[in-house]
Amino acid sequence: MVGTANGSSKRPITPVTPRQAFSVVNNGAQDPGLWSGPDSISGSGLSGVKFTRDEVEALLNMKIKAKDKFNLKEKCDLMMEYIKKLRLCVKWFQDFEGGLSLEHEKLKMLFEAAEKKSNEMEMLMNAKEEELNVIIEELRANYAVLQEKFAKEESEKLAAVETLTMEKNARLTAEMSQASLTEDLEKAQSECSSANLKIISLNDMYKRLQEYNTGLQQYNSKLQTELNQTSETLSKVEHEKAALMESLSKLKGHHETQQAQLASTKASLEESIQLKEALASEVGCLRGDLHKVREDRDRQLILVQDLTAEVVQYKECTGKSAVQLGTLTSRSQELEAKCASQLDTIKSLKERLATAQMKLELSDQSSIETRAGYEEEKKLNSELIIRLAEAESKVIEGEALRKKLHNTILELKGNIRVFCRVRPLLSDEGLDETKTISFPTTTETLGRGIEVVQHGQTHPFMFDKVFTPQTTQEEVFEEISQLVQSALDGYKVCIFAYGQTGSGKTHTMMGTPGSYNDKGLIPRSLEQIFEAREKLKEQGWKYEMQVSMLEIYNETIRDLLSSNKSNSTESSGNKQQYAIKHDANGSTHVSDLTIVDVRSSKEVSYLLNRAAQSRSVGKTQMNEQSSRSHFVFTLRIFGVNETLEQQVQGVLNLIDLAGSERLSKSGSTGDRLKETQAINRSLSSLSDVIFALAKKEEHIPYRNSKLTYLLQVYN
Ligand SMILES: Nc1ncnc2c1ncn2[C@@H]1O[C@H](COP(=O)(O)OP(=O)(O)OP(=O)(O)O)[C@@H](O)[C@H]1O
Repeated sequence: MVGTANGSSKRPITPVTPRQAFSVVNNGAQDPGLWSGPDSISGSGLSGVKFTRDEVEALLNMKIKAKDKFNLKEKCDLMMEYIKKLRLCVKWFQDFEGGLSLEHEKLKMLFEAAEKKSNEMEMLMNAKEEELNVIIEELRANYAVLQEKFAKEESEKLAAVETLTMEKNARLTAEMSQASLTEDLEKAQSECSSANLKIISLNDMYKRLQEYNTGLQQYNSKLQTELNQTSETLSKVEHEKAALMESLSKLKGHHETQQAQLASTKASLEESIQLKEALASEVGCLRGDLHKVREDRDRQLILVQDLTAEVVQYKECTGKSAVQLGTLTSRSQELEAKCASQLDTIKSLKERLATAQMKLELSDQSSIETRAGYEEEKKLNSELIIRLAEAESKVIEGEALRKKLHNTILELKGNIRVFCRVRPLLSDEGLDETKTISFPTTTETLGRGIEVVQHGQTHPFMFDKVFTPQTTQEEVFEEISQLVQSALDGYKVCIFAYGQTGSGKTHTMMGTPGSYNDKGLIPRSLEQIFEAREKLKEQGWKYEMQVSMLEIYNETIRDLLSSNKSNSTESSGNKQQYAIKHDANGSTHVSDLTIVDVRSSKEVSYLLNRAAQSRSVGKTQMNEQSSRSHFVFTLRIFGVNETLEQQVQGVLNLIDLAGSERLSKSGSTGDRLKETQAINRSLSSLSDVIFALAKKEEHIPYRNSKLTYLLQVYN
């Protein structure tokens, strides 16, 4: 039995069965609760015996006490027991030590491997360090650049702070002006509320218009079929007219040759008459000569007879001297010779007379023939004149029919038509037009529809015709050239270019100066009018043309052809200047406006240039951009046909409207705000008038703006 050192408790020391390992021996390198020493004690016969620390300590501290102090045997046995246990323990320690040295070897190897690994790691770390050093260098360089930037930013910041203070000041002044603007705003708000009311009524009107529009579309399709029929008739009439014109020109040619023949026949007749008269006078002379010669001969014969009688008397009488006789004989011979020569003369004169008479007869005959030919020609000529008159009246009838059909077609197409022209993107515009605008190709919309994409939404629009960015100036003019022809036929035509600033109004109306292909509608219209005037001259039409050009800026008229540069109702201070007046015939006049008579398109081009210069002068005086005013070009056409006793009065108005802008978008203030408001008001009045005309309303609000009042005649 073994007791505890203090002997307080007694516990038998028995060989220990395998159990939880000794925790302290490995000095905490392992789990302190576990002993990983040798599993068995070889040769002890107690293999697998393990000691805990407490047990070892208890074993070492154990004091052997025998019950009987003097029982040495018991003591010896206990000692033996104790020694046995100690041996077991020593053996266990030895085994444990061997295990430990094995472990030590293993650990040494592990340590070497770990050292090797750590060396490699160190090398790697060195390499990494070098890399990091490079990165650090770079970072340092970056840091320097950043510092530089920072300094720059700092200075910029200072400048920005300065600007900010300036802006603050500006803001203060803006706030002051805002106060005054607030007043304006209140006024505008009251206007806005009335405008809202107007919008409501407009919306109402819009709905009604839509209904009206569907009705119109149905009516339009009906008209379209009628139009096609009328177009066919027109083309037939055109053909007939062309054939008539051809036969007319042939007849004219024939008539001219006949006239030439007649003239030559007349000339030859006159020549024959003159010849006849000359011959007659020659015959008269010859007859006179013959008569004289005969009288002379008779006198000579009487003289010869007298002389012969005298000679006989002398012979019979006593006979006078031979000399006297000789003289008498010679005289008698002389007289006989003279007589014979006179007989010869008489003979030749007779011959000449006979030939003259023959000639006279021949001339009489040819004169009779010529007269007959002349009469025939005259007859033919009068027939031709009748046919010509018939053909001309047919041409005139054809022309009247053409006019009627042409204007019926235009009326069928609609008295008010709206075309849309999309201009190409300019070089400095970075948009992709195919993404914002497309041209639908369904049967209904082809050539008439357009779709605009805004904020992802597609808005479709329909017009009478849509011109794509590729459409040329010539193609646009082709579409409106018929309207220009109507002005020559005595109609009142008005063509507006409407759109926002920069949308291409001036390009369409005026074109590029000096470029043949880029000529706009105004120069092309004038060329067509002057060409047509030349053609109509052949039908007896005489035309007179008058041109005037004005601009309306802030409801003020400016004469663009006036030699007085500062001309306007405002600047002149005279309210009567440039007052719009309508006379009883429905014509419009503007008092004191310069009106110029023109005879060729060149003259009009010159005037257009003058007007352009006047506009640029006005640009600096009144508005910065010409697009802030409406430009009105007016051509008055007076046509007279005396043969037909007809006259026409047409007007062609070509208008480049001021650019339309939204107040909210324009961001205008002060004068520019007033200007934009004036433009918007007049454009809205124009649309009111057009709507009222389209709806055939009784009251058309022409008086709401200068522009509509100026164009009032077009109802
Ligand atoms: N169909 C087109 N083809 C080529 N260029 C065009 C076309 N339409 C317009 N442009 C160009 O676009 C620009 C603006 O056109 P324009 O001056 O005619 O616009 P606008 O509507 O009259 O402007 P504003 O209202 O300011 O007077 C010009 O440089 C013009 O040459």
